[in-house]
Amino acid sequence: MNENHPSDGTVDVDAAVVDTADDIAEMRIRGAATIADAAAEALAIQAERSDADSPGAFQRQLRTAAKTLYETRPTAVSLPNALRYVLRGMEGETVADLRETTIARAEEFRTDLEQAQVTLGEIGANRLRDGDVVMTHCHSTDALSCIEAALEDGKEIEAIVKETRPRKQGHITARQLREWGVPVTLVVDNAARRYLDEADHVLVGADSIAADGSVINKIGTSGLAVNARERGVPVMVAAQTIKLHPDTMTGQTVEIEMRAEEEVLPPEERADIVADAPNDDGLSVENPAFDVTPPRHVDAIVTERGQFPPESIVTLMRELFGETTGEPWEV
Ligand SMILES: O=P(O)(O)OC[C@H]1O[C@H](OP(=O)(O)O)[C@H](O)[C@@H]1O
Repeated sequence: MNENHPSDGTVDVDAAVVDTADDIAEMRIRGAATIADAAAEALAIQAERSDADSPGAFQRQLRTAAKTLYETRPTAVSLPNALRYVLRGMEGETVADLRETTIARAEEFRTDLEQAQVTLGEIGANRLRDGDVVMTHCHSTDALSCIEAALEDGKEIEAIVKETRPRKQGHITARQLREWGVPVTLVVDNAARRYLDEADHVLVGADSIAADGSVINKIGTSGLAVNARERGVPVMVAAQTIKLHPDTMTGQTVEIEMRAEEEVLPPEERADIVADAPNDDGLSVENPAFDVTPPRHVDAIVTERGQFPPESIVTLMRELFGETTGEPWEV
């Protein structure tokens, strides 16, 4: 039997679930779609390895596993959407049936997620013309899918890649684009406005999309979008429907994750600033991971269901989610 870890003091979850939760929290697994995929995989592993001796015990284990995964990072709604989707497929009167349906549902989710990204890319590629220059922010697999599809269509695309402090995820984007042979100009975030004059599009992903069409994405997206609007550069958001945040239909706001000071200011650099007073607590650092771009600064949200003006995204949300909200383990 596999090693188990008590998650809430009463129900054990598999070590693989705890590992995945740690990887998400520490951003070894990151990016909204990748997080959703890993969470679904972890639930399947939990189902596969469960030692539950009754249907009730199995369901409690799966719900505890979902809660463990949910409590890692708060902003990307793809995580609770994935957990809810998988748990809704957990059906049957016996442990064997529950196991089988949960694993099948997780596999279906992961296949659909991959296909949605491909379809989204094909739709997004229609916005990109041969010879266009795209400015990117952070690293988004949904955004890159649009560029990949444009390249497959035979279009030549160039990219201006923002570094994206503090974690420099722009480097991941640059690496992927260079693998595809795309000419890349890497710039620090502060240079973005200067280089917008050379861009035909701003192309970003999303961690969550609110019902009013606001886009919650990596910190710096909103400033980029404001500058792009001022320069007349269209802003395109590539976001699978798994990024639509159902709770915002009933007025909830999206929690913005605040991350550790050390990502911005390593201890040795802090020591330099407060060299004369090592115990100085008058220096504080804020490190929000995301910001909110209002719909008026976004031209199009591209999903696998088509392209939407941000103000109309709520119609798609109602169709996909109805009015259902609540915690993913309370399915
Ligand atoms: O789902 P895909 O398009 O890959 O990524 C969507 C978004 O997830 C990332 O968040 P983080 O790096 O996990 O904080 C970035 O903000 C990126 O735009």
